Order: sequence, then structure tokens, then C-alpha cells
Amino acid sequence: MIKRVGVLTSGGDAPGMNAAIRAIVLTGAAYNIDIIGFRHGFNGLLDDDYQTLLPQHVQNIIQHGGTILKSARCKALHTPEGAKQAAEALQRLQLDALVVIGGDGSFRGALAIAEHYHGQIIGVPGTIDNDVDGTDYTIGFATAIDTALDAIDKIRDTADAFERIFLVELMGRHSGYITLSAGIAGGAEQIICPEFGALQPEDLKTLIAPVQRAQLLRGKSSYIIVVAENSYPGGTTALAEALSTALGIECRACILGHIQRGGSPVGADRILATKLGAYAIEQLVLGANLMMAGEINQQAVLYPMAQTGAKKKQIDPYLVRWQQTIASD
Ligand SMILES: Nc1ncnc2c1ncn2[C@@H]1O[C@H](COP(=O)(O)OP(=O)(O)O)[C@@H](O)[C@H]1O
Ligand SMILES: O=P(O)(O)OC[C@H]1O[C@](O)(COP(=O)(O)O)[C@@H](O)[C@@H]1O
Repeated sequence: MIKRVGVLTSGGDAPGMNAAIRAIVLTGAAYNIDIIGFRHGFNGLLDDDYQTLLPQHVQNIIQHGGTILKSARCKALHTPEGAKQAAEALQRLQLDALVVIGGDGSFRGALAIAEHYHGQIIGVPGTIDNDVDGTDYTIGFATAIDTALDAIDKIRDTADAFERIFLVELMGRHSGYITLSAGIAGGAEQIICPEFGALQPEDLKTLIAPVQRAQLLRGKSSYIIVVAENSYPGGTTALAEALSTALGIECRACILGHIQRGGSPVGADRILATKLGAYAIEQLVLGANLMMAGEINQQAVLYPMAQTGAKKKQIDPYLVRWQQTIASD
């Protein structure tokens, strides 16, 4: 019988985390389960920083970005002592289960705790990067795309007016999901992301030739290259400078950064978060352990937490081929 469940948000915050917390609290109340919210990610377990979450605490939060529980990265959890201490906190507070809302890193943290914990643990995928296996989309990704798109559309106006090349840097440390998706939707002429291979200074000619073709043959007045972070030595600003020198045309870099993590979650993220938060609680009641609540083909599914980061989630090969062979030529 599950009576008390802890919940925390960990790693990069993502729009929709609040909607997930709300669904967890409301579903918990329906099953007569007490929900205890830990603040600042796993740090809340180590610092005894928690509060009981009642339905009234999650009123009017579905529309807000960020997370009412705060999020953080927790260095201590990378040590066996930290994981043991976190598990001891869960036992001491008599928690039957823990819900971790975060990315595959947070799920690795949860698995470290599980080595010392007798209760159940379930994950809910929350990260703008969409780099978690076992779910088509993560909570926050859809909002991040719209935020990036809004910026790309605006940059297009000034790029066109000034007949400039713009490089727009988007987030995703290890994954090009945001970059490919926002690049396709924003009509970017070129896309640079980890899945297409690292770009080195000596490879610049592969970028330059299509730019020249577009300008000479098609008379393009604006040209947008979206770039995933960490794609070029020295960063996107260095890449813009190198391109300016090579092409003799003004290139500008725009780093969107953490803007992509904020804002009111779009409908798709609120719906996904509500579904997965509720499903996580219902599956805990049914005995799920060390699983992630995901959604595949609109169906809520359980997926082993240990496999959520085991292989690199594939970005859409059809769009990759189209972008590389048709859109960027
Ligand atoms: N291998 C690991 N062992 C223990 N804890 C981990 C491990 N990887 C990540 N964590 C915990 O999860 C937190 C968030 O991980 P991170 O990769 O930054 O974000 P995300 O969950 O969004 O992928 C880390 O700060 C750490 O506390
Ligand atoms: O906020 P920080 O610590 O600068 O981290 C930035 C990173 O966090 C993210 O926004 C989200 O990543 P995670 O969800 O894996 O934490 C990445 O896109 C970005 O590289």
C-alpha cells in the first residue's frame, strides 16, 4: 500500500514541470496518498528541505514556467555516500516511493539512490532537450521549440532587412532535437547539430559553398544557420567571425540561451505533463519501480529508467535527409 510519495524536479528546469507536479498532487489526493515535495532537486533530500503538497498548493500553477519546487543539479549525489544519505532521508520520512521529474541524468541519480532504498522510484521525463529514450517527447520540449521559433522569425526580419547571415545558437548539450526542429520550422537554410558531426575550422568550406550558391543563384537576402551549442571550437560567435572573414559578408551570432527554458508551457506540454504525472502515480500504486512514465504514439507507457540514456535518441532521419539534401542546397 502506497501512503506517502516524495516528488522533486531535477536538472535543467523545463516548462510544464509545474503541470506535472499538479497532476501528481491531484492524483495522489484521489488515491489518499500524501505527497511530499523536495526543493532544489536531490539537494532537498540531503538538506531535509521539503513540504507536504496539498491540492491548494498546486492551484493556478499549470500555466507557469519554472518549477514551484525549484530545480538544481546535485554534486553530492555522484558519490556513494550522497546516494546513501538521500535514501536514508526517504526511509526516515517513511516515503513509500519517489517521483523524479527530470532528464536521463536525474534518472541515473535516482538509480544510485535505489541501490540503498527499499521503496519504489518512478521517473517523469522533463527536459527541453528531448534527449530521453522511452518517450516520443519530454515535458518542455514543445515550449522550447516555440520560444526558439519566435526568436528565429524575429531574427529573420532583421537578417532580411540588412541582408545578413545570422547564426542562431540553440540549447541541447548532447542532442540536436531543439536545433533540428526549430531549424526546420523556422526555415533555416543550414542546421549544425551534434548528430551531423562536429564542425571544425577546416570544414568551413562545407558551410560557405551553399551560402554562396544561395546568394548568387537564388538572390537570397537573408540566410539563417541554426547551431546547437558546443558545435564549434570557441562557440557560435567565433563561427560567425570565421564566416564573416571567409565570405566577406557580415555574419552575426545570436545566442538564445536560457530564454528557451522559460515561459508559459504550450498546450502540448501541459497535456503531456498532466498525463505523465497522473500516470506515474497510478503506476506506482500498481507496483511500478525503476521505470519512467513516457508516451509513445499517444499511449502512456513504462520504460526502464536504466535505459533512458543508454542509446542516443534518433532525430527524424527523414527530416535530416531533406534538410541536408534539399533545404541547405
Ligand atoms: N551518474 C550519476 N550518478 C548520480 N547522480 C547523477 C548521475 N548523473 C546525474 N545525476 C544527478 O542528476 C542531476 C541532474 O542531472 P543532469 O544530467 O544535469 O540533468 P538531467 O536530469 O536534465 O539530464 C545531477 O546534478 C546529479 O545530481
Ligand atoms: O542551466 P545550465 O546549468 O547552464 O545548463 C544548460 C543546459 O541545460 C539544458 O537547458 C537542459 O539540459 P538538462 O535537461 O539535461 O539538464 C541544456 O539544453 C543546456 O545545455
